[in-house]
Amino acid sequence: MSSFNPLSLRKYFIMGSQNVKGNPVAVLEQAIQAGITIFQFREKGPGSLSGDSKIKLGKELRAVCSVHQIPFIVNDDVELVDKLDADGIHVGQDDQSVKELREMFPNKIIGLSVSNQDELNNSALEYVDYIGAGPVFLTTTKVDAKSSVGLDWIRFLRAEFPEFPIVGIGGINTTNASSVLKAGANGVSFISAVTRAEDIKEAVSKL
Ligand SMILES: Cc1ncc(COP(=O)(O)OP(=O)(O)O)c(N)n1
Ligand SMILES: Cc1ncsc1CCOP(=O)(O)O
Ligand SMILES: [Mg+2]
Repeated sequence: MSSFNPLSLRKYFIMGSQNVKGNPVAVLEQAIQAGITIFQFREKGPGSLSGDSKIKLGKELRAVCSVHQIPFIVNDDVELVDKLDADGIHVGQDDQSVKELREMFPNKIIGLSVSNQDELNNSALEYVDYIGAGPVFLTTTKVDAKSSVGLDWIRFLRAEFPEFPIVGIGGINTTNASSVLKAGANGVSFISAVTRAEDIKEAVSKL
């Protein structure tokens, strides 16, 4: 297992170029200044980059995280882990298996999405550092998002796994973030709460 610190889940910012109108590097820099604790590079969905442009942007974002000592996680793309010297990878139930990933990356952070009881039954949590639980609330950011599972899913996971690191995801914003923490999550992850914020500093501090 990696030497993962669950405190780093507290403010988990996720972004790809498709989520922002301006320069993603500038958005990440502002989010880091404002207090995010971990970052996931999720270049995916309509308008996202691929190939060399994706790698180029990933390297730029990785460099920003390195300077500020913010853990840098890649979404889905196993080949990017070594190319970007990422600290870890986040995968869903239909992505590469966490057992294989743990064999490939014994010391990296591995996150797994778990959205319901069936997925939990199929999840080899012994290979995983943290669970991404959700969508907690309605989200329009991920086109193929599952239906929202509510705070009860967080409460259930916390009761089942008193010590396991859990981060909520999906529709989390400055108004509802505290309810996710109260339900038992170690932290909240968010895209639009920051990428669509008028004031990134204010948004991150409220989150
Ligand atoms: C922290 C976190 N939790 C959940 C997800 C969703 O992962 P996945 O289900 O694989 O969906 P995509 O993000 O790949 O579309 C996540 N990315 N991060
Ligand atoms: C990647 C992902 N996985 C489940 S919901 C979601 C999108 C989260 O985006 P937002 O924070 O804007 O709802
Ligand atoms: Mg995925």
